[in-house]
Amino acid sequence: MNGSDKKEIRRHIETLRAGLTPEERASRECRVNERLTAWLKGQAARLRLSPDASAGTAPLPLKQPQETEDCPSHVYSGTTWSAGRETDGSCGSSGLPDLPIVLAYVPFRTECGIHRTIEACWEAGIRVFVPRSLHASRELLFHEIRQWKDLRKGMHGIMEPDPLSPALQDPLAAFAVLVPGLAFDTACGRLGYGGGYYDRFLEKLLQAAREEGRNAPLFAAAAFDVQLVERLPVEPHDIRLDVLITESAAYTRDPEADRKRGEGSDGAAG
Ligand SMILES: Nc1nc2c(c(=O)[nH]1)N(C=O)[C@@H](CNc1ccc(C(=O)N[C@@H](CCC(=O)O)C(=O)O)cc1)CN2
Ligand SMILES: Nc1ncnc2c1ncn2[C@@H]1O[C@H](COP(=O)(O)OP(=O)(O)OP(=O)(O)O)[C@@H](O)[C@H]1O
Repeated sequence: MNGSDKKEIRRHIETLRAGLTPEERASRECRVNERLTAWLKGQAARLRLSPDASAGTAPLPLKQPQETEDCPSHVYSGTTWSAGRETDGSCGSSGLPDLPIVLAYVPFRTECGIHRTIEACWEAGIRVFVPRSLHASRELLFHEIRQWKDLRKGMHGIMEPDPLSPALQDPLAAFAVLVPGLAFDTACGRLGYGGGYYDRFLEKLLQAAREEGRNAPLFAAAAFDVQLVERLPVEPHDIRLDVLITESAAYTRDPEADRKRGEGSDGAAG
């Protein structure tokens, strides 16, 4: 495997993803968001039921692939964040420290929109943090957003949180990280845009969890079926997801298969 394999896959998948018609995209996004929201709420409920049970343990069973359901018309179906309704900031977080936290991202280019999921989190009292990229060090800092107005345009045209708002000091406090990506495989392998931002960030989280004897958050991705490839080339630094949710299925990582591939149980691929 070499870097050009990854580049070729990125080009191929970007073309496929951009080839979805607006109608296909809207209905698929709707189904992805329904599944992703249900999954997040299930994980958050599990934490609430058992406050001592940290994230990072085996995920609850996921819904099986379902037949296509029509999206209710009131559900967000646009492809740009600004088309979404703005909240008044009063729902969701009230600043209470014990509200569940999810690390999300603001979709860009032709990524599958997760705006409806973010809004559902606000409505359910799940705090949402999104990344700001530090380009020199290729690090990510996460800041809370409570409404779409909290965002401004950053590098690569990605909407980012206000750098003057406080960054999350303890990312291990999150119960889940929603990880963006370009291509995926059914073994929960993931390929991003080539910056290594998320691989570095997730590795740091896993390392901190090991050192502090805490559980790491669950790593989840949302994508369209067309972003799936047979098998991604993996390098030692590539971190596997715990779950991948598409419009027609949910794939969970199989620790036994990881063991046979010679990988550890903490998500690192090899
Ligand atoms: N929505 C979203 N936000 C995100 C990410 C993401 O993948 N999706 N990131 C995930 O990391 C970070 C931003 N990382 C990025 C890394 C590279 C490029 C980019 O445009 N790369 C060039 C190729 C560069 C190269 O090949 O060296 C390109 O694609 O043309 C964009 C964003 C943080 N925020
Ligand atoms: N944990 C890490 N520590 C140091 N360098 C890393 C780490 N993870 C990735 N890198 C470096 O980052 C670069 C990009 O890696 P890769 O192509 O796997 O990124 P990606 O998965 O597409 O990007 P991203 O994680 O931002 O979505 C590579 O040069 C890789 O060596």
